[in-house]
Amino acid sequence: MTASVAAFSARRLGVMGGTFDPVHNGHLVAASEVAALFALDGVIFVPSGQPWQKADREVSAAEDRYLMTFLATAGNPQFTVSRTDVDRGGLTYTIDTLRDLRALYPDAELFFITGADALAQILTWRDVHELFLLAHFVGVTRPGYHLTFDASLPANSVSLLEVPALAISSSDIRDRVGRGAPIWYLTPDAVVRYIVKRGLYRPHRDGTDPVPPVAS
Ligand SMILES: Nc1ncnc2c1ncn2[C@@H]1O[C@H](COP(=O)(O)OP(=O)(O)OP(=O)(O)O)[C@@H](O)[C@H]1O
Ligand SMILES: O=C(O)c1ccc[n+]([C@@H]2O[C@H](COP(=O)([O-])O)[C@@H](O)[C@H]2O)c1
Repeated sequence: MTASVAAFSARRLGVMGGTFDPVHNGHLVAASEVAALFALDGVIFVPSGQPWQKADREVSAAEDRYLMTFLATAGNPQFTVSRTDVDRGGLTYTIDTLRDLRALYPDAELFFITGADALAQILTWRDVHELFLLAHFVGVTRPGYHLTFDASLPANSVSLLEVPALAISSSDIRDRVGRGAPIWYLTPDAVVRYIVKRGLYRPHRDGTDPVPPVAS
C-alpha cells in the first residue's frame, strides 16, 4: 500500500504536512482549495514521523497515521502521500521534508500548506530562513485561529488564503472516539473504519496497548 511519489509528475506541487492523528476533512478541504486556487498539479500529503513540537503528548504510530492518510487521499488522483518523514527516523523537521522533495522534484515549484495555527509558529521552525528558499508557504484560515501576516515573514514567500471553514481537529476526533461519540463525516469513511478496526484512541484500561496488529 505505498504510493509512489516519484511517479507523480508535476511542475506546481502542494505539500500538506501534518501529524494527521488522524487526518480529517479540514486537511482535505484545505489541500483541495489551495490546489484549485494556486493551479497546482497535485498535493503531496506528508505525515510526520516524530513531531518535535508535540513531544508532550502521545502520538499514534507513524504507520497508522500514514495508512489513514493513504486511505483518505486514495480517491483523489490529485493527491498522493509521501513516506519521507515516516521513513527518515528521528524528529521531523520541515527543512528535511522540503530538501527531500526538492531532490525528487528538482524542477517543481513547491507550495507548503499550513493552517493559521501552524503558520503562527513558523518562526520557531528549524532553519526557517532556508525554508522560504525551498517553498512558497500558503497559510490557510482555520476556525478558532486568526490568520495574520507576521511582519518578519518574507512577503514574497508567504500567501494567505481563505478556505471553507471546517471546525474539525484531530484532537476533537480522538476525544470523541475516547468517549464513544460519532466521528462520521469529520473524516472519510475509510478512516473511521480504520480507527475502529485498529482500536485507535480508545482509553487504555490496564496500561497495555489494546490495539491488535493489522491483519496481513
Ligand atoms: N480544520 C482545519 N482547517 C484548516 N487547516 C487545518 C485544519 N486542521 C488542521 N489544519 C492544518 O493542517 C496541518 C496539520 O494539522 P494536524 O495534523 O496537526 O491536525 P490538527 O487537527 O491541528 O491536530 P491536533 O488537534 O492533534 O493538534 C496544520 O498546518 C494545521 O494548521
Ligand atoms: O520544522 C519544524 O521545526 C516544524 C515545527 C512544527 C511543525 N512543523 C511542520 O508543520 C506541519 C504541521 O505540524 P503539526 O504539528 O501542526 O501537525 C508538519 O508538516 C510539521 O512537520 C515543522
